[in-house]
Amino acid sequence: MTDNLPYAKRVAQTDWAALAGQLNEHGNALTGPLLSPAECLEIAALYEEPDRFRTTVDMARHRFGSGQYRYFTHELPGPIRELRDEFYPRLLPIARDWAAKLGQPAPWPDSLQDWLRRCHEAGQSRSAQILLRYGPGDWNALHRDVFGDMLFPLQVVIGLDAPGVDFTGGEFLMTEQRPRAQTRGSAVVVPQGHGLVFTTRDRPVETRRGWSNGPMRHGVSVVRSGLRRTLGLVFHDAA
Ligand SMILES: O=C(O)CCC(=O)C(=O)O
Ligand SMILES: [Fe+2]
Repeated sequence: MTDNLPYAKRVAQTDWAALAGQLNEHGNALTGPLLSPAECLEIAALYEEPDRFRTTVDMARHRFGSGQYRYFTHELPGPIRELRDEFYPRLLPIARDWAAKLGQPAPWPDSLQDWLRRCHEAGQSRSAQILLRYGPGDWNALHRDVFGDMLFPLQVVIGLDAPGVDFTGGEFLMTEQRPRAQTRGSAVVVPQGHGLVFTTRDRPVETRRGWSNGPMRHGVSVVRSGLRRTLGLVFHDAA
């Protein structure tokens, strides 16, 4: 069980070499368990504490799909802050490898705090960590969480409800545009308490001519029944 383990251990339990392999192949990859079901419900329940959030977004109003999410303030609850801190150094070598393959700059320092300071100096100073909730008929349109030039290329979503038990439908979706070919789609069922690491904007795709840029988008298929709640961790801040 995950319950009594420090967050560093929980994140370390994932086979990171295997995860990087999956990410390189599909642009997304599941972690092992990070939160117990009880911890998932505690985090999901924070949704009802308005002081923890800076904004609520009604997705239908913005034509982002249907459902609701809330952006945390910078005062992140302990478990969320710790998980994000533990993910960053694990994702960093993958981000740097991708940038090298694509011949792009890799502006990310070793420390998440230093990187966030740079985001803030560049005008991206608002927290981008979110709690989402989808009821029957809700969905999340295919999109990218890019808020400006300061971009970390990987992010994480953690499932807080149990698929097939608490809700049906609501698969995590990704599309990948391929050079001179039609778009490839993938769907992932995110287990309760597990994380899905995925591409924020684009990733290196191997072609006969070497590495090329594979633009990716993500979203969520229609929830058919029940309640699907998730926690979204992004490693750059919002404008
Ligand atoms: O609810 C989900 O699975 C995905 C939410 C999302 O768009 C995100 O975490 O960036
Ligand atoms: Fe997103």
